[in-house]
Amino acid sequence: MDADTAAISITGLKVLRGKNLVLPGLDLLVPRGEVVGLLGPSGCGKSTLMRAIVGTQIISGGDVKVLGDTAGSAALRRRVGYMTQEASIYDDLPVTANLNYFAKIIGAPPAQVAEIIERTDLGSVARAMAADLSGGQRSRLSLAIALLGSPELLVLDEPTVGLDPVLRVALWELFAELAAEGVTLLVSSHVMDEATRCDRLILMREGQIIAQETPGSLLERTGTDNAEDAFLALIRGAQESGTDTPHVPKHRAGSEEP
Ligand SMILES: Nc1ncnc2c1ncn2[C@@H]1O[C@H](COP(=O)(O)OP(=O)(O)OP(=O)(O)O)[C@@H](O)[C@H]1O
Repeated sequence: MDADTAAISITGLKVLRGKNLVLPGLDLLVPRGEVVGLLGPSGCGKSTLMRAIVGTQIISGGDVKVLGDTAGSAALRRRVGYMTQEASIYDDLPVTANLNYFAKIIGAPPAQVAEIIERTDLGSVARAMAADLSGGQRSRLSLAIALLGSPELLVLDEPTVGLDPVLRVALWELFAELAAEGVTLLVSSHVMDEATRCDRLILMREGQIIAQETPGSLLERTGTDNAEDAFLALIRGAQESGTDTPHVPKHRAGSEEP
């Protein structure tokens, strides 16, 4: 896998927000067609990294390539779907009208709206005003909007937050289904137990990537049985060896690609 065939290829990414150097020089290679979990504590830089990938973040240095093009370029507009933490929907429109509106803007086929409503389990509230939806329904509407136009890369910022366990499982099943169809999903979460649902994990801490590998490899390498303990083991290991941030080989994810 190289920068042209990868879903996301980042070298030396630096991002300054206010006076904070939030990402001090990050490298990342994400293969296509997988569910990739971006995990790490609140404030470690997950949303900032996602914004850089979709091209809405001003960067101070480095190179961010998405599906072979520079992040944010016009050619990527329809190929990348982005779901932000704050639902970007019109409260004064019903669910179907929200989707029809966004479908028109991005040029998605109108028939796709009904299919996506079904897929995101919004059928029972299709005629409800967005303002009257529950938190979980709002986030599913946001996801539905991101799915319009069948993007090849979906960047989803904490899509499962506030969902009950049944809905969370249903959503992870949908992500796996989409990946089986060839879509790449980058899904952030600060809930470590969602790690086992991913094909690949990116663990972040303080703007640095401290691990990029499959869940199985992470647990085996750290001798733990869950992602939270693995995360703590990596940090403890780094502190004991005197390197504050654990060293991971550059582009480790790529080296595991068959
Ligand atoms: N506009 C801003 N100005 C200055 N600092 C900012 C700004 N926005 C975010 N930050 C800082 O950047 C860091 C990374 O924030 P970011 O939102 O990327 O983290 P996160 O990992 O997504 O957190 P969460 O899981 O809580 O969403 C945080 O320390 C935050 O305080």
